[in-house]
Order: sequence, then structure tokens, then C-alpha cells
Amino acid sequence: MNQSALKNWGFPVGRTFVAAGPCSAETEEQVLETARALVNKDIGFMRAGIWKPRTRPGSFEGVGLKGLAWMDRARTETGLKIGTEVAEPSHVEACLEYGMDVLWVGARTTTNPFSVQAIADALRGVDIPVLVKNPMSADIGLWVGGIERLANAGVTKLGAIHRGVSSSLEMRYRNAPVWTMPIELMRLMPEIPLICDPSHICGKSELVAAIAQEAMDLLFDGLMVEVHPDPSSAWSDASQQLTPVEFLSMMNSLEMPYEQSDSTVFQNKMTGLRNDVDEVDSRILEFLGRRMDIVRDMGRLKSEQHVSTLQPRRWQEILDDRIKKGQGLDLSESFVQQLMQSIHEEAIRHQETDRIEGAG
Ligand SMILES: C=C(O[C@@H]1C=C(C(=O)O)C=C[C@H]1O)C(=O)O
Repeated sequence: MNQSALKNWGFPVGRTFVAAGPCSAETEEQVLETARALVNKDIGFMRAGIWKPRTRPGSFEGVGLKGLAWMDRARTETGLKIGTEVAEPSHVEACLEYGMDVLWVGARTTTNPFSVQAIADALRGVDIPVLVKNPMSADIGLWVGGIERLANAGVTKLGAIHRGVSSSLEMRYRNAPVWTMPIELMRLMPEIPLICDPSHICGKSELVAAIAQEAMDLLFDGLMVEVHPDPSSAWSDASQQLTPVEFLSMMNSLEMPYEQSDSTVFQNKMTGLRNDVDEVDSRILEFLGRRMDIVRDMGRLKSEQHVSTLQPRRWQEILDDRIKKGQGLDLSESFVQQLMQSIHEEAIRHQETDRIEGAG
């Protein structure tokens, strides 16, 4: 949690920090209409995409420079701060000419250290807030590295935006939420304010409120939400944008939890439950240690008989059986699968280590 940093950067912060605005600037009227709908609503800044990195050519790629002039007009008229995504040094230069209040580096750009470095170099000596979206894949090193490149170039007002991760397996969301990634960023860089972009995670407007709430429950410092005066006619990302009315109603119904409570009853109950969890975790680890002892015995037997470490049929049986058992315990299939895969990998490591040592 680092909302004080956002306040120090000069952004209005209401109950939580929030950036809102259309996916793309489309027309001057659309930009102004959005700004008018957002004014005096505790908005940190109005967002709008000016250059849109699209997966395939031929789709709408942003209005370019004239969009910056529209945003500048919207700022003059409403007093809202304005921000957009930059993907190359020429974008940075144009944004600085228009005095944009905040910039962010998009997910595709964060994926490429050369691009981030070029943007960082273009930002040398500039003191505006810069936010870095997580890369397309679940590679936290690229995210941290992007933030570090900007910091090394002298950018001091740094933040991060979590927009989920591209996944061919994900069906419900456009980008898998993979909360472990922002939680790890919070641990590694606690001084960096962290904002969630539920619009890009969800891809569908009806899912946005639940993900925004989850972000609040996970102590994100704020949200970046796509809001369009008429989402169905939007030139990009039509299905994930909220109307201003939907956006405001979502903001009003968001619950903002605290990290702690002063209630001693709460604290005592939590301490008791946490002790129980500590006890269970110790037993899980003891059992895992025992499992690995057995696995190593098997490894020695296999080694003597020149039998392979990997036993695909046995592994398939184990997976099917544990997933089924997990269902009876209200453990999701994907959790049990990931857990067993980790255990299997550790088992293979034990058997292989013994094999190599035995051979040596
Ligand atoms: C332990 C064994 O070796 C490997 C590890 C397994 C496990 O951890 O359960 C299962 C099958 C093998 O791929 C075994 O052959 O049973």
C-alpha cells in the first residue's frame, strides 16, 4: 500500500486512486464528453490511448498527435490530469510537448528491454510520474527490470500497473489475473505504488467490478479503468469498457478494506487461527520430507535396474487420483495439478541428484 506516494505526485486520491477514460481517443467530442462525465469524481487522471499497439495490422492504431491536443483541451476545460501510453521515444517527446501529467509503458513494451531503455533515455531529466505495466507473460523479472531502467534514468515517481497475463489456457478472462505476480512485486518493491487494470484482465465489462474488488482486497493502491461514453461504438476494446454511469456505480459499491484492525477480539481470534495454520504447514512439510525419502529409495532401486526416472503411466495415475481426491476436499483441479507438478518435479530432482552422485 503506497497511496501517500500517489498523493505526493499531485494526483487527487479519493477513497482509492483511480485513473479512468477510454481505451482510445477517437474524436475530440468523445474525449471531451468523457472528461465532462469524470470531472469532480475523485479521478487521479483521465487516460486515453493515442498510439495503440495492436496484435495484427489493419485494426485501428490510434489517432496519433491530434489526440494529445484533444486531451490537452479536456484538461483545460475540466482541470483533470491526463495520461497516455508511450511505446517509443518519439511518443515521449510528443507527450512532453503537450505537458502530459503522467505516462505509462504498455505490456508489449515492457516485454522488450531495448524499448524500455529507449523510453527511459528519452525521459532523462523529466520529473513526471511514469507507470510500468506488467509484461505480457508472467515474467516478473521484466517488470522489475523495466521499473529499474526508469529509476536508473532518474525517474523518481514510479508506479506499476497489473493488467494480467496473456494465456492460451484462460477462458474466463482476456488476461489471466495471476495475482501471485503483483503480490511478489509488492514484496520486492514495497515502495512502488501498485494499480490494477481490471479492464484488460477481464476483457468483458460485466466482470470488471469483481476484479476491481479483488484488487482492493489484495491491497492494490488504485485502479485504471476503461470508461467510454458509448462502449458499444468504441473503436477499440468495445466489450471491456464501462459507461460513465456503470463506472461511478462500481466505484460507489467498492469496499475498501484496511490492512489491520484495532479490535482485540479480532486480533486474538486471528492469532489462534494463524497458530493452527503454522501447525498444519509444519505437518505438510514434514510429510513432504517423508515423501521425498520414499522417492529416493525408489530412485536407488531404479538406478540399480537401469530403469528410467520418469514413469509416465504412474505419474498420470497419481495426477488423476489426487485431482479426484482434491475435489472431495474442495480443492480446485488447477491447484491440485500445480501442487502435484511441483512435488513431482522435486521428486525427479531428488532421484536425479542421487543418480548423478551414485554415478560419480
Ligand atoms: C517416484 C517415482 O518416480 C517419479 C516420481 C513420481 C512421484 O513423485 O510420485 C512418480 C513417477 C515418476 O515419474 C515413481 O516411479 O514412482
